[in-house]
Amino acid sequence: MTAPQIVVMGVAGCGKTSVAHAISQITGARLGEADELHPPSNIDKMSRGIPLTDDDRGPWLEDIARWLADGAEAGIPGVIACSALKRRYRDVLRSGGAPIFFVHLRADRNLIAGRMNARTDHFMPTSLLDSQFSILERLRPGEIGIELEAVQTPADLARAALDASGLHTDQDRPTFIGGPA
Ligand SMILES: Nc1ncnc2c1ncn2[C@@H]1O[C@H](COP(=O)(O)OP(=O)(O)OP(=O)(O)O)[C@@H](O)[C@H]1O
Ligand SMILES: O=C(O)[C@H](O)[C@@H](O)[C@H](O)[C@H](O)CO
Repeated sequence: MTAPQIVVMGVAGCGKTSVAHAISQITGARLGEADELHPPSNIDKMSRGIPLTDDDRGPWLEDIARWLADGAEAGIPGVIACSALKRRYRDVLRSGGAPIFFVHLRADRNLIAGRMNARTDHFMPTSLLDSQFSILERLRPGEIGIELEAVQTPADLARAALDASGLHTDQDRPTFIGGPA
């Protein structure tokens, strides 16, 4: 059985982790955090206020594609928070063969900057936000997913994402049923 996978995407601080966590809470899906798959050199670079390059992101994206494909093949539904800023990055994620539904959280730059400035426990400096927006490519026709304005609560955004995905949860059995596989 191929299990559906959700990637919650968008620029730093848009709420990916919060919404992915809420989707996992609702569905019981395996929760992933792409920031934990970055090599230390990438975290170090971002911590010093230097944007990652395509080359920096290459092996990291391959690892995330494997995480998604492994879950799909093992029949384990999953949801992972991953910036996935460019179309070609999403192509790498899809290349593992997992059926992926992307949830792009969009919000005004100032709203996100405010949220980033308010958190004190994260490596990512707000100074990198403009570089994130500058390379961001929205989902294009043919890419399976949805854009959501990231202004509701994470729980409401999670429910909206699940409604849009066609993935449902069985109240008695908290796993995905149905979906775009
Ligand atoms: N829908 C929301 N409404 C209000 N605050 C939110 C919402 N989503 C996230 N936040 C807050 O904004 C901050 C950033 O959220 P979060 O860490 O989930 O974003 P992220 O996209 O995963 O960030 P990063 O990519 O930098 O790890 C956190 O302090 C979080 O509590
Ligand atoms: O592709 C990237 O530049 C990175 O994944 C960043 O987006 C951060 O890791 C993340 O958003 C944490 O703030």
